[in-house]
Amino acid sequence: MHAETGGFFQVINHGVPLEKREKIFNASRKFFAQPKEEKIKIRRDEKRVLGYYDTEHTKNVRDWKEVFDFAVQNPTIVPASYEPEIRKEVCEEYAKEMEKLGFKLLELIALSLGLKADRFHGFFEDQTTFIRLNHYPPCPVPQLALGVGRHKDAVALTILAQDDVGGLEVKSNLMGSGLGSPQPQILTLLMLVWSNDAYESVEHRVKVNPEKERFSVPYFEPAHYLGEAFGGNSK
Ligand SMILES: O=C(O)CCC(=O)C(=O)O
Ligand SMILES: [Fe+2]
Repeated sequence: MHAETGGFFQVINHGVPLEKREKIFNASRKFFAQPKEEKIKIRRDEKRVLGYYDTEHTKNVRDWKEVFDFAVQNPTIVPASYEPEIRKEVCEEYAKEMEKLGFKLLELIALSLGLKADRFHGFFEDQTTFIRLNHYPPCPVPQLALGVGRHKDAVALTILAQDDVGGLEVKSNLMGSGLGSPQPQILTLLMLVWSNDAYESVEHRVKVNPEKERFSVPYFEPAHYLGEAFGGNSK
């Protein structure tokens, strides 16, 4: 890993079994294929901060997608009635793999910054890590909409799995000065809000597709106190 990449990496040899990825993508397909009346039974509201919603906005523009969020620590949001669409074990298994990988990546990031491998241990014991199932339906007016408008993720680390439809564009030095599209089927790492500027949170957006629906599964790892690991200089 190198600082010049600006906080965006493609992670190969990540050790996440393909089967576990397939299971979470299949669960996502089944869940979103249900009628809206079913999905909104677990809609996000004031009381339920995780769950289903289809009204996400980026910079006041409605995104062309629907999502389902669940917590990594305890994905109890998946109610029994949602089996077999989204089984709790499938969520748990995938979450475990992401936690393991996130931990490994943080060690590598620490080493690459000249810090001890375990420097970030202890900054990620938070309960707020979550996984999002994204579904982008085909869009008949692709020139007028975006799946997600350009933004930076407000977390320390995002590990993204996507299907092979494509549409994600990342602004990164790796891609030249413009926007580039990471290869689907390879886990993509978008990071890092805090690291004394060595790795910067990268801007990205998702284009819609006129014919094909698209699925992606980001794992979001916040780290509220990570700034302290660098001497309190967070931003
Ligand atoms: O679907 C994608 O590839 C990226 C989604 C994204 O940027 C997000 O959920 O924050
Ligand atoms: Fe994002």
